[in-house]
Amino acid sequence: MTDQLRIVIGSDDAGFDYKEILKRDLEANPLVASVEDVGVDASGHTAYPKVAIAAAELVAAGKADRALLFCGTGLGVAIAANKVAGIRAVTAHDSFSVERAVLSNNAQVLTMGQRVVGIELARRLVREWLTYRFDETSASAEKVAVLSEYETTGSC
Ligand SMILES: O=C(CO)[C@H](O)COP(=O)(O)O
Repeated sequence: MTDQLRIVIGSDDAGFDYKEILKRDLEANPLVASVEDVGVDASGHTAYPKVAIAAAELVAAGKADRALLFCGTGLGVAIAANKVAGIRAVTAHDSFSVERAVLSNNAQVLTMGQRVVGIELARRLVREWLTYRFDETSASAEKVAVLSEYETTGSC
């Protein structure tokens, strides 16, 4: 079986409903080892950067393998997560992009917009996302390494 993943999940108030649904899906998925919810809760009005950065910091620290984040569009949480060193966060609402986010970009963070994508498509895309693993020996790995080089040295 493919290795299980430790997932951190989060949203702002605009993505809360999808977060709750996807959290239940993840908890029932055999490819998932654990699910950590960084908020918001039902009464939450935390600005999207706060939850996105909290989730991304857990991934960057090695305490989670991936993060799944929701806001209205998926865009704000991606921008915020990408502020954390070492994080590659992408917004994707189609099957091919979700696949390439992992296999080409080694993105650890997937974001979606509750106001953009239907819930059943979102659920299907997350199920697919869980099956992909980045191949460190692939041709894509040296391209991803350029990102890390820029982050650590300031040039590439
Ligand atoms: O989608 C969002 C940020 O990208 C967020 O859920 C809503 O942000 P707002 O349009 O600034 O209220």
